Amino acid sequence: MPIARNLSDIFIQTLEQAIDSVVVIDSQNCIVLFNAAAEKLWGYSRDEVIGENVKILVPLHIRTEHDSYINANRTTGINKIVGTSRDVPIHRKDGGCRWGAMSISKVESEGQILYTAFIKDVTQQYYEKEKLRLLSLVTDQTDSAIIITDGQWKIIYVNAGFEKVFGYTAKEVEGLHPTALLTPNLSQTSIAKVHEKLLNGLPAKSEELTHVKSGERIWSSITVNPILDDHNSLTHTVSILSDITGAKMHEVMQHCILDAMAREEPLENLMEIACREIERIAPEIIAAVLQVDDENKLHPLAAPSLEQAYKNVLEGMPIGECVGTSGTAAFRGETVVVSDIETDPLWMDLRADILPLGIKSCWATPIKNSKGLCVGTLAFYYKEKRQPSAFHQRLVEAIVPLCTLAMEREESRQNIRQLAFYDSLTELPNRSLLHAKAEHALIEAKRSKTTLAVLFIDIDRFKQVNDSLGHPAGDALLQQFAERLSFQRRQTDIVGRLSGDEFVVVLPGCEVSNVTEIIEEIKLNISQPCKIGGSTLSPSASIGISLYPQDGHDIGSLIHRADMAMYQAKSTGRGRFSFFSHELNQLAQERQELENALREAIENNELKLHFQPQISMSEGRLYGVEALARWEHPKFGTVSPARFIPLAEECGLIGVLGHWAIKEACQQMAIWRRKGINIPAISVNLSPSNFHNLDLCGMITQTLTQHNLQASDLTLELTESVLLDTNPSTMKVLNEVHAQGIRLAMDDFGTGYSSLSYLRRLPIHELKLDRSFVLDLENDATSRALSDAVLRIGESLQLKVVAEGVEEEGQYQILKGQGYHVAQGYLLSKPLSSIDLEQWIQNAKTV
Ligand SMILES: Nc1nc2c(ncn2[C@@H]2O[C@@H]3COP(=O)(O)O[C@H]4[C@@H](O)[C@H](n5cnc6c(=O)[nH]c(N)nc65)O[C@@H]4COP(=O)(O)O[C@H]3[C@H]2O)c(=O)[nH]1
Repeated sequence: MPIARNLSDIFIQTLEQAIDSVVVIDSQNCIVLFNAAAEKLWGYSRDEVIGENVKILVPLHIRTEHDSYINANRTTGINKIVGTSRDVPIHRKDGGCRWGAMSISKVESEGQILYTAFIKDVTQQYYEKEKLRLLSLVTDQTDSAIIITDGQWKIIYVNAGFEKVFGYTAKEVEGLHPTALLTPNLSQTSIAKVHEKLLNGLPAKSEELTHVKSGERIWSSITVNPILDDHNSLTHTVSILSDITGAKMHEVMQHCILDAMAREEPLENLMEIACREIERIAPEIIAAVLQVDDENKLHPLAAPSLEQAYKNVLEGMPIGECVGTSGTAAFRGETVVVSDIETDPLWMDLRADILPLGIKSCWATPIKNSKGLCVGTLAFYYKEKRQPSAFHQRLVEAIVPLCTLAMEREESRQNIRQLAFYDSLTELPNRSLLHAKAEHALIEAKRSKTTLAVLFIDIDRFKQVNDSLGHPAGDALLQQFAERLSFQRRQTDIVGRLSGDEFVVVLPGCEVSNVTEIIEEIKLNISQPCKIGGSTLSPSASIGISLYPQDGHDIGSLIHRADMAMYQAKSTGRGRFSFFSHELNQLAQERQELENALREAIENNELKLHFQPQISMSEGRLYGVEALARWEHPKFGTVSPARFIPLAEECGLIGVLGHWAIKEACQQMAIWRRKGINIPAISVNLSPSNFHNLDLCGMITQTLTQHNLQASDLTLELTESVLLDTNPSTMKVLNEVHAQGIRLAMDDFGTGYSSLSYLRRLPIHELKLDRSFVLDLENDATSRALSDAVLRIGESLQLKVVAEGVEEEGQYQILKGQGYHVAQGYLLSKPLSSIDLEQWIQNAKTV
């Protein structure tokens, strides 16, 4: 067909010279015009294509679409050029492929319809677009956000993940700077540092709190990779951002809270750290942690941004329905959201307190312990009417378990503290805590140059209460006593239980002048009658006082000296107090030295027994000997038993000493028996506490057997004080000893308890008249009457009566005249060593 037979020459010329390729086809799809640009694009000469079907230039499917498009357009009206542009593949004659953006126009001229296709070579753009399309195919597979910027940091591409995570469409962000969009709070210095890295071809990695379109924040892990050209100039950046909010929230919160826990910070501090961290991450939140106590009352633990006045309102408020958001959440044990405090009935009672603070909504989550009990709430207050966001929910998810952990840890710490530092019976600080607190008070006294008083308090006759009324009564007395001791004490005073019935009170700032007044007050408090174990008791205590600075500069010495003063007080009677003095200290040191020496003497068998003969007055023959302990010390010289026996009792050596005396006496008796020296019996002194030992009888019988002695060879001397001893073992042991046939003598009769009724109860064989009665026998009728009475008592109970301390012949005669059975005293002989006694016996025989 001739070229453009129906077109005007100008039109044809224009098409021919067009920069873009032009292909004109007729209604039979035959090519009627093929310009120079088209020749270049397809590689065909116009001669090769003119008159050919257009399908040789474009693939079939394109042409079909093309045709349908043309058909569609045919209906839209003649003489109107309606066009569109689409990318089509250009199959070149040489087999190559290029891409053209093709638009088609329909022209109707003189009854003939022609179609003109304008094709722009877009091969390069097409491949670039295609590359991005393929890139999208890959990048859209991931949930991470991917951003590509040009060399000027402007966004040219974002993937579907970006749209999903940050909520912006690609169009919305094109040309924007990612930092300004996502991390508006990032400092210019930080941005500059990142840019510097990238410009140097290095990737930049960070974790940032990023903003999404809705205004929410999420934590993103960001990796930015630079793309450099051949000249090392930055052409693009590729950033990958992943939402790490959950993990990061846990990490950040755990980091700050666990760190603080490791520093042993108190619970209040931990919770304050948590609240501050929440408010740093989400400044729209006012965070608070409230504790729920055992009585279901609220206590604000931490709420750094909440007005104190409102915290005061919450303090001690019982939880319940309609007690704000926290009170209700704790009561229900479930999360409560109030998006409008003004109208919500849960805030009915507290509304007036919170609205003036500008708080309009609140969200509270219960904090439950491992047993499922609500121990607190985490509350988020907002200054606008709103619901918590997903970000806030994630914050709560991260923090609540940490709050639980911190609260449970606090509870166990409290328990451990209670167990480790408090006496479980009285709930007072125990020895260690008492020392620590007292130490602290002393440091403070030193710093402020003030005084301090230490009171060492020991309950009088506590042991008796314990023994006679039983341990539960003893415990009740200790509890009552501790309570009374703490009553009306100042905040700074320290009251603690040292051990048993010993208590210490430390009075910081207390002068000598007012300590007596305080002691009188304490004495009055503790002496009030109380019902314990069915009995009414009026407790009393002995109190020793030491003062800082005069009596010591360390707490150990002050307590020790107060203890010494207490002993001093106790020795003067019940309910007394005594100040520490240096003379007392001197005595105590000597006592300590003596105690050490006695311990050594017993261990090294340095004690000796001397023996004092007892004479049967009617027959004049030896009745027996009393074994008396003797101690000769290189430094202290001869130490009287009157001194070392009470010492042995106080320092717990009396058991060993009694044991030693029995063994020694039996051994000596055995020696005498072997030597044929006739000593009918030996008596050994025992202290009341020796009878606490349930093995005593067994030990004695074993010793007797070991030395081939009879039970009747041994007499045990006990004093009347044994009657004051309420230890349940005492009677048992006495009866056991008696049952074995071992004789018991009541020593120093008439000086102590002197209740005759006990004589019936005790299995006594012998009474020993105290020498104080013997002393004045010759000059004093009363003494004579008393010695006579004692003898009658003894005889009426069928007991042998021994007169002690007979020094004078006159005394001897009076006693003999009264009918006394046995005499013992210097008149007959002083206590003698075993050898001297043998000699004495020998001499007595010969006299
Ligand atoms: N002025 C004077 N004194 C006389 C006379 N005749 C004896 N004495 C002393 O009177 C004390 C009698 O012993 P005691 O009443 O059992 O009193 C004893 C006894 O209770 C206790 N004692 C002595 N040895 C032991 C022992 O091995 N164990 C225990 N538990 N106590 C002992 O120590 C106390 C004192 O013992 P000693 O100093 O040996 O004193 C002895 C003895 O030396 C006298 O005519 N005139």
